[in-house]
Amino acid sequence: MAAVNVQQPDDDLTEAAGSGQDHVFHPGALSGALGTGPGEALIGDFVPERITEIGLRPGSLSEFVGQRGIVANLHVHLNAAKGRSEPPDHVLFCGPPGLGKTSLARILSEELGSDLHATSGPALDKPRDLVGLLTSLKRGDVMFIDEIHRLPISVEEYLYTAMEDFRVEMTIDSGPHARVLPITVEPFTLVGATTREGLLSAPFRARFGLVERLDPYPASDLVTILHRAAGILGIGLVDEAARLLAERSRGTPRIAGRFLKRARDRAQVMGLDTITEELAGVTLTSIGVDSSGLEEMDRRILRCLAQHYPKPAALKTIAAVIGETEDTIEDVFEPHLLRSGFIQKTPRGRMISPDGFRVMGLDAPGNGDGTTDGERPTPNLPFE
Ligand SMILES: Nc1ncnc2c1ncn2[C@@H]1O[C@H](COP(=O)(O)OP(=O)(O)OP(=O)(O)O)[C@@H](O)[C@H]1O
Ligand SMILES: [Mg+2]
Repeated sequence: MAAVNVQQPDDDLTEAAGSGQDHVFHPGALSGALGTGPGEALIGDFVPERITEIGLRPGSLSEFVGQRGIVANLHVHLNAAKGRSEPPDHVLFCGPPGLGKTSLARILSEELGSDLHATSGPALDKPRDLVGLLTSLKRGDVMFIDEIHRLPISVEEYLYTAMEDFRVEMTIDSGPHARVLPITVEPFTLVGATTREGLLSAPFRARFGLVERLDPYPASDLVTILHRAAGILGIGLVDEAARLLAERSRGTPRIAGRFLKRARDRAQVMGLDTITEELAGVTLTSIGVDSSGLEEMDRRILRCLAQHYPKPAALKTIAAVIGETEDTIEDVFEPHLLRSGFIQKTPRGRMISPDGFRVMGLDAPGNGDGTTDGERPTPNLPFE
C-alpha cells in the first residue's frame, strides 16, 4: 500500500490522524484503526465525520465514477509510463471545488504504487521550502501541490528545472562567499490541482504533459456516487432519494456527499435505516436547499443583483454585501449560477437574468426579457 506523506496540514488526512506536519499516512490503516472494513461502519458507530470523508474517496481509477475522458487518458498514460518503467508526465487537474482533483491525485499515486507527498501553494513561501520536499522524493514518487495557482512566482520558477531536468540549484552563503550548489532530484511526477487555471502562467502550464479539466457531473453519475457512498456509510438509500439529492447537488460529488450525510443524520435520529425520497426532501429543505438547488448564499447573491438591476454589480460590491470573499464567490457560487442561467457576466459586472428573477419569485422589471431601454445584457462569458 502506498503511503501519503503530508508535508503541510491537508484538510482531512491530518485531522483524521490527529497529527501535524510530515505525517505519513497509510490509507489501509483507516479501516484497521476503526476495526471495520470501509463498507462495514454501522449507523450509530462512532465514526468521526472527517474519517468518513476519507472513506468516501474513490481508491482506484475503476472506482472513480464519471469524468470518463480523463479516466481513459490517465489509464493510457499510466500504463504507457509503467511499460517504459518511467514516471508519468506531470499532470495538472483543473476545475471547480469538490469535483475530485485531490481524489485523482491520490489515485494516481495508488495506481503507481508510489508515495504521495502532499503540500499546497500557499504553504510554499520560498524556493527553500521546496528543497526539503524535492530531495525527500524517491524515484517515481508523486508530489501533489494543491491550489497550485497560489504558488509565489519565485517558487514556481524554481520548480521549472526540477520538473524538466530533475535538478535544482541552491545558493549557500551570500555576498562574495555565495556558492551555487547543484542538487539532483529523483525522477518524480508533479500533480497540480487548481480551481483557477487562468491564473497559472503559460510557461508553467506548458510544463505539464497532461492538463485535465474536470466538468460538473451529470445527475446520473451523482446517483452512482451516492449509492456507493451510502453503502460505505452503511445506510439504505432508495433510488428516488438518490435522484433527488443528485439533482440538487450542482453537479458536485462533495455537495452530494454532504447532503447524504445530513440525510443519514436525520434517518439515524428517527431510527430509520433507509433514506426515503420524503426524508431526502425534508433534509434538503431543513438545510436551506430549494428546488433549484440554490442555497442561502446563492439567494443572497441574486438578491444583491436584483437590487442593483438594471445596473451590473462589481464582484467587490457583491462580496461586501453578502460578506464573502471574491475568490469564494467566483470559485464556489458563481459557476452554478452562471451554468443555470440565473446570472450573466457583462463587461461591467454581474447581472441577474430573467430566470434569476423568476427563481427568486420576483418580477423582472423592464422589457420582460431582462432588458431595459438602452441596457442589453451580453451573453454569458466562458468561465475564467
Ligand atoms: N468521481 C468521484 N467518484 C466518487 N466520489 C467522488 C468523485 N469525485 C469526488 N468524489 C468525492 O467528493 C469529495 C471531494 O473530492 P475532492 O476532494 O477530490 O475534490 P477537489 O476537486 O480536490 O476539491 P477542492 O478543489 O475543494 O480541493 C471526496 O471526498 C470524494 O469522496
Ligand atoms: Mg482538493
